[in-house]
Amino acid sequence: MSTLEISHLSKSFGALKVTDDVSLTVPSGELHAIIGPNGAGKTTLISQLSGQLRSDAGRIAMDGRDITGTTMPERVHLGLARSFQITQTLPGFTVLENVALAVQARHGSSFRFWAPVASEAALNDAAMAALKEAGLDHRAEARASALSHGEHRRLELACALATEPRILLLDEPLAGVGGEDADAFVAALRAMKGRFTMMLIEHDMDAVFRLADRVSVLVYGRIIATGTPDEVRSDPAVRTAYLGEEEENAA
Ligand SMILES: Nc1ncnc2c1ncn2[C@@H]1O[C@H](COP(=O)(O)OP(=O)(O)OP(=O)(O)O)[C@@H](O)[C@H]1O
Repeated sequence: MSTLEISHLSKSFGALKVTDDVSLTVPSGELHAIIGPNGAGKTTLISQLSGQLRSDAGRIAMDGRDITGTTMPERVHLGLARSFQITQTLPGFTVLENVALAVQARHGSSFRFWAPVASEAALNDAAMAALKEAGLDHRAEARASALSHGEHRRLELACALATEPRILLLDEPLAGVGGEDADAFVAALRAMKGRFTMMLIEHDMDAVFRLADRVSVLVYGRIIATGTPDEVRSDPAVRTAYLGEEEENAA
């Protein structure tokens, strides 16, 4: 697990300032949710953290180590993994094979030192462990193309887990996932709490308030509040800028 420190991070697209002087420290092991209206800059912030987008200003550090200038593969290697937007699963491969490939990618050539049979067994064991954690081990032999949308999301989660993250960035894991699948997903995330640091972007407020240790509210690229779910829910500025509107829409 690692501490994630974000200091004065900004990103503009042309004249549009999408993230604006964002500072936030996520302590080791915390599940921190970022909520905010559409277009607030949540995905952009996650892309800056994962290294897919270069920041215009600011600093990102893991356990005090400055990683601002590192590439996305370097960050993955350091244990900063992102799930749900860049994960590419292979539809013709089985669920287990997909995760085994992610395990292999994480360990690079180190598996080559093993005898081929032992190497395959070790890969499969590591892949099964990740699948179990994501609640998908019962589908290990299914082709990825045969999975439901919710199961597919759990496969992507298992692939992210296979990279042995110290910090996991989750970008709208519940988008398009409903009913029992959503419940299974929330249960899988809850079971992982405390094993590594997590930053979660999610529109499902029920899931956010059930899972998060702390929540930050992003509006027009700026954090307007950070606190426990109860603190954030009762913050007048948050209700005005965001939650009041959400609850009215839901009513
Ligand atoms: N590559 C890009 N080029 C230009 N504008 C962009 C780009 N990426 C995002 N934007 C703009 O930046 C703003 C913030 O987008 P972003 O996707 O980060 O918001 P978000 O909070 O994740 O929204 P949502 O909740 O709808 O997913 C939007 O106005 C969007 O149109």
